Amino acid sequence: MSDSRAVARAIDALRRGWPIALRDAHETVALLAVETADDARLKAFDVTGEANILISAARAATLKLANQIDAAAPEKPVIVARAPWIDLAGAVALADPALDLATPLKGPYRTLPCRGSDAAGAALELARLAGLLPAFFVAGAAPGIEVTITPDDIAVYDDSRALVIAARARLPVEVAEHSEIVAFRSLDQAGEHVALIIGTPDGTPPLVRLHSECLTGDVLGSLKCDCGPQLHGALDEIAAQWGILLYLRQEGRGIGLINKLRAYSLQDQGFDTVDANLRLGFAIDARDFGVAARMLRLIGQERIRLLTNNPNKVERLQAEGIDVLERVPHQMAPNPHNQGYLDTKRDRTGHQL
Ligand SMILES: Nc1nc2c(ncn2[C@@H]2O[C@H](COP(=O)(O)OP(=O)(O)OP(=O)(O)O)[C@@H](O)[C@H]2O)c(=O)[nH]1
Ligand SMILES: [Zn+2]
Repeated sequence: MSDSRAVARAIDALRRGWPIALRDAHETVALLAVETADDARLKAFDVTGEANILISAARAATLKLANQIDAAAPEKPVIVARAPWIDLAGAVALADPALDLATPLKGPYRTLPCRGSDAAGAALELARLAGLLPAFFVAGAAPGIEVTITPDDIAVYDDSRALVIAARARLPVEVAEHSEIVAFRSLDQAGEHVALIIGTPDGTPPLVRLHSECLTGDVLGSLKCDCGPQLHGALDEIAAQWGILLYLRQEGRGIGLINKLRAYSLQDQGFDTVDANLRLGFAIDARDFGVAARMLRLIGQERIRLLTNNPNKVERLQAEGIDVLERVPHQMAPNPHNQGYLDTKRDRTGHQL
């Protein structure tokens, strides 16, 4: 039986800087998130100063620590052995790329075999769900732990089928007076996804846009990305026929607002959007498009035309059982601030631009 309540409590604990335990088939390990640790919490967690540090494969590759142990499994998370000189600041430097360029990393580091790679991967996934840097102090046991979870709990939590329509109402909007908003509640996740059904369904397959939340672009008019113009362009284009805009609360391609802003700060140092995510230790795109498929199913529209430049979105929706009849391009005019971002999408993430 998976326990989503325990996962919710674990996310809460990690954000508050409290330790949790993760139990897999082989062992139970205690975890403390590096980002929310402070000296007192670390000392309470790790009295002897021997807790090791778990980081993701992507972060380890950035630090040139990958493959020291297991060249055959480059995706495996990496455990960095604690040395007496690795204090909290040293662990933060391992976890957080913000200062990579400003302060050369100390070293040498020694990596250890990561036995339960399922558990380690699950721990890093939990960090993403909590919106934290994917890095933990790891110990065999620690005092004061109130939550124990398993990798299965986390896998099921992130892929929750428990999505319901919570409310729907008429919502006249600028582009179409006849529109309806549908709000979804996931029993497991805090973000409330919404669908805006624009215009009147006429039996033809709807034009659909999956829009991922971008506070900076959608609300503040950021010029760094194309999200704002894409959002408003999609509303206009859908309103010219009829269709659905899914507004998905997957900020920063699923890594959360704070981690996205960390990625922006790395971009200020010259890294592109892909390398910034990898340096932070995340996947290039951590979004879950399964939830979009379930939303479409709940509103009874499983044959769609999709407004996107991203063939990966088409593939991932098809894999979730949605029939994508056509990909409709959705290109916006570039500006001097987002030209590089768009070039990177074309060159590195397969966008058709
Ligand atoms: N991590 C990260 N997320 C970003 C960055 N810039 C924009 N985003 C997020 O990216 C999401 C929008 O995705 P895009 O890659 O623009 O577009 P797409 O959805 O993959 O493809 P299209 O359908 O063609 O627009 C939003 O959640 C933004 O918050 C960035 O530099 N780093
Ligand atoms: Zn954006």
